[in-house]
Amino acid sequence: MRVAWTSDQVRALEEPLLAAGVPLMERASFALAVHVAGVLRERRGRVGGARAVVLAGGGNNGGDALHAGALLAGRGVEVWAVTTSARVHAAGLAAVRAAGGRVVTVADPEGPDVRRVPVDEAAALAARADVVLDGVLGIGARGGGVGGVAGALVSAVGALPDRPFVVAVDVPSGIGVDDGTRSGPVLDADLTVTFGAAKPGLLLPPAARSVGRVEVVDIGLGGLPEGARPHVVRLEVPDAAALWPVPVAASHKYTRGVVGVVAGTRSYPGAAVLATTAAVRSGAGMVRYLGDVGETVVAHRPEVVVGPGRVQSWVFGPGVSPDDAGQRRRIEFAFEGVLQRGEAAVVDAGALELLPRHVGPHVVLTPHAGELARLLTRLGADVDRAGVEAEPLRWARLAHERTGATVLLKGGVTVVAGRGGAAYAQADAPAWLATAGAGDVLAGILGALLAGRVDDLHDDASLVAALAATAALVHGRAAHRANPGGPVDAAAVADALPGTIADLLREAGTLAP
Ligand SMILES: NC(=O)C1=CN([C@@H]2O[C@H](COP(=O)(O)OP(=O)(O)OC[C@H]3O[C@@H](n4cnc5c(N)ncnc54)[C@H](O)[C@@H]3O)[C@@H](O)[C@H]2O)[C@@H](O)CC1
Ligand SMILES: [K+]
Repeated sequence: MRVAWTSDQVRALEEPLLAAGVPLMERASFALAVHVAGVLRERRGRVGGARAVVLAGGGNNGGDALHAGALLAGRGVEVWAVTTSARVHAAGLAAVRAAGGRVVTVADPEGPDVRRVPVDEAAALAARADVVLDGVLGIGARGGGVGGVAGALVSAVGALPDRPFVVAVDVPSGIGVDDGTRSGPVLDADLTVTFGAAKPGLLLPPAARSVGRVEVVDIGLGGLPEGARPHVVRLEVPDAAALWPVPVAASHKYTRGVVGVVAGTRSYPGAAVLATTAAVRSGAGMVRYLGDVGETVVAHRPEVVVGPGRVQSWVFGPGVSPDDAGQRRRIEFAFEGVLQRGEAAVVDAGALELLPRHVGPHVVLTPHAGELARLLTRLGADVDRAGVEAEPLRWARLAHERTGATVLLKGGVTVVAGRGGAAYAQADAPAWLATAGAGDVLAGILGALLAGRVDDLHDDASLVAALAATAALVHGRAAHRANPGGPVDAAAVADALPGTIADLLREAGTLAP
């Protein structure tokens, strides 16, 4: 599990350690230099003789970068430090110089011994580097991107035709560290070396697209205090495996969970096939189908039972237009069971418009950004699709607060907001998965998961968000498995589910009997 701590959480952990004289910056810069040396070795075979440019801002983030630069210079790297502020970390600057590194500035120089260079010239230095360390801004960033001459430098380096390999120090400078926003110049990284724990902006879209590979370095901050929860979490394979309902020898189809699917119409029968197939192939005990295209569904999935009966979870909405009277009636009727008997539900696509005024966290909404904007607008918020895409967690949280439901917001990085402040950001899928029908498959997977763990969700409502994140993880991994590196179709993703789930459980050592 990858957890993200906010800037305030990090500072609260750092404070007593710094007061006690614990050398946090030495640890951070040493680990950073080790990672940069690793990059150089990987890319050019050796560290000595490489050329590194260190962009250093006025805070401790710049201090980390300068100290790492000094360590690299000590290993024979030609180091150029470009400072972006009149005052920079004095000890870091002295260390770079002492190790033979050279220093220029794009800011007003403080002393006569720092040569001022135009932004273009500094960017040209970066263009000739094997690696650029971005230490302009860290968790002290005030938001809104990188300001002033530092912002001009970040933009110029980012726009170089032959972009050098960029290592972000703690975070790519300019991202919204705590909320993942990108509202001004940001230097996109190939690798981010982050200290103590990930930061929310490294996991959350849209900033998460700027971070490259993320390496978390333990600098001895310890863990969050008792009762404090990480701001954002990304589940990994062992977490998903631990959450997956695995049958035991005494299990039968009802204990394993029955999923009721109200999906598809005569105009969109495919959605019904995909959602039921995904639920069957994710290990539901039984799948029931309600709707007008039962024959088509059974032709594809003979395991599906057509017609009403007991269910533990519902999947509402794939391929359903709210003006389809039959499906609308079935969904509205089934929602009564959700509200009265506590059956879990996945509410997708057309069914989002049929959501009752207030539901519980055992109901999971699965909109994409446009659908979430429409839902929130109906609930009185002022936001459009672009607004949701700019701050996905904020709007998913608002939808959770206004509806009571757990909200899974689909996107390149899928964001989940649920009960108890639980928030997840899953980046498991290849971009190829952005294809028609993929959402129907996700809804089926989640329906099967909720049915299999319906009793547990009522004991712990925050579990629903974790299960939604698990569904996103499995969905993404199934897409990779369906056709590694190439295009995938939704049916192939559904077909890849049994193997994906078996691999997941095998990797985590929790195979069923
Ligand atoms: N406290 C410590 O001793 C440690 C801090 N660490 C490093 O220190 C960083 C935090 O350092 P700081 O708190 O000094 O803050 P930063 O270095 O992130 O940034 C503060 C500086 O940036 C300027 N600034 C803020 N927002 C700006 C904007 N939008 N555009 C342009 N300039 C802006 C401020 O005026 C200030 O000079 C961490 O990210 C980490 O890299 C690590 O070395 C671990 C130990
Ligand atoms: K940085």
